[in-house]
Amino acid sequence: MSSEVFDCIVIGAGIQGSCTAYQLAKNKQKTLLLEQFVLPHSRGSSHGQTRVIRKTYEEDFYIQMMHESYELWAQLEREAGVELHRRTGLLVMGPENGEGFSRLKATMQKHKIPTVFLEKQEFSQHIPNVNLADGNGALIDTFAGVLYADRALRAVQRLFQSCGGVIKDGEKVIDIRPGVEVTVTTGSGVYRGRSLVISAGPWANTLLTHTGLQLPLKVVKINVCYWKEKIPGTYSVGQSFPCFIEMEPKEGEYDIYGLPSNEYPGLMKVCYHMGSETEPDERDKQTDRGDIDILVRYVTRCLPGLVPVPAVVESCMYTVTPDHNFVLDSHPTYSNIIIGAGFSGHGFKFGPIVGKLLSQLAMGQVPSYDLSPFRIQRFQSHARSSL
Ligand SMILES: Cc1cc2nc3c(=O)[nH]c(=O)nc-3n(C[C@H](O)[C@H](O)[C@H](O)COP(=O)(O)OP(=O)(O)OC[C@H]3O[C@@H](n4cnc5c(N)ncnc54)[C@H](O)[C@@H]3O)c2cc1C
Ligand SMILES: O=C(O)[C@@H]1CCCCN1
Repeated sequence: MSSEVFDCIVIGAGIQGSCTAYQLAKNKQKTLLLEQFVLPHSRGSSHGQTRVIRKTYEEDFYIQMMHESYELWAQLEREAGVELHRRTGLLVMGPENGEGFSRLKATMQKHKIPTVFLEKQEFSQHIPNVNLADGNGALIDTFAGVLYADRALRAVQRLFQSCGGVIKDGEKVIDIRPGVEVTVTTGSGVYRGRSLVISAGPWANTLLTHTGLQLPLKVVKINVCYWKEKIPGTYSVGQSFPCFIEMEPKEGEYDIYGLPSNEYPGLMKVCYHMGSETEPDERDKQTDRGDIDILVRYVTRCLPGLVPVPAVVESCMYTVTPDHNFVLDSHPTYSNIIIGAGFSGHGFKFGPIVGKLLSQLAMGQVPSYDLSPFRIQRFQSHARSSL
């Protein structure tokens, strides 16, 4: 074991761990970022070229955090000298009188988020090649857009290293020993840190086992589907086609969402916002295609300009909490172990602000937002072991 002691060790170089490590290094903390796979990799939740960025949320706390997150993304773009974001707008469609859509409308108005409300008659003029279901309303968050995910991850990791941060990839953490100094063992080394951040995505519970804690997290495999445009360009960023979310496309179904064709010319990404449960290391053994069946029916019904058979299917994982809100908290027993987990398929856009909050917790500072929606305590009745 080296005699060196880090101020903080961060486990997991996905977007949350990388942003946290960068914030720590910027704050002059001697920081080690450990990653089990050789970087870059596509085995977790942060790979792929694109993610949606939006303020369109039903909850005030997410909107408030997104105000700052947009600013931090812009700052990262300046620091890294690369474009990480493209404004496309986000079209949200949902049952006009349904609870979710009504709440979303009200929150958008309350927070004065620039929003266009589309009447049924004008919908097809603004959004050709999409069929709005009967009884559905539509709105556009005009500031929303696409984040270039892979590029962003690389940029944050580079910035971290340029502040003196150390990344050790291809080093899987196999043991954690809590203490005033936390001891972390990987396949090839033993490290000590005054604090530890666990941001291990789908592997959160595997690592938390070493600390006597289990969270109610469900890991699901998402089939990331790309669909061929019948006429190339119909749904492209070039044609100003927006990202979209269809809320509750059928009763009891999860949202369906899409991003304009961009990374693979002529192919539009359209996915189902849920998948089937999987062990993170066994992702490719999960071959359920129930989500794809739902998507085929949706594309046929609502996106007539796409061939209703996926042309490309990639894989990604969500780590879902019972209320779909994140976990951003200190360990209930060991206050110098910080946990960022359960991003429930919507955490990428929050990366810079999550990084700031987890770094504040790791440095023993008061976090700059009220973290009560994200506390472990809320799971009391779900806990699989004592909290
Ligand atoms: C298909 C899909 C679409 C999405 N769309 C959006 C979107 O449009 N907008 C949005 O905001 N969000 C979206 N998300 C969610 C977002 O991508 C995730 O919330 C985010 O990437 C989670 O990041 P993470 O760092 O927590 O996890 P990960 O990226 O999984 O990172 C965890 C890292 O920890 C490492 N690790 C685990 N165990 C160990 C160990 N023992 N030792 C060392 N390293 C370890 C893993 O290898 C991994 O690299 C989407 C997710 C998916 C899958
Ligand atoms: O986080 C997001 O913005 C998207 C919305 C739709 C579901 C997947 N995630």
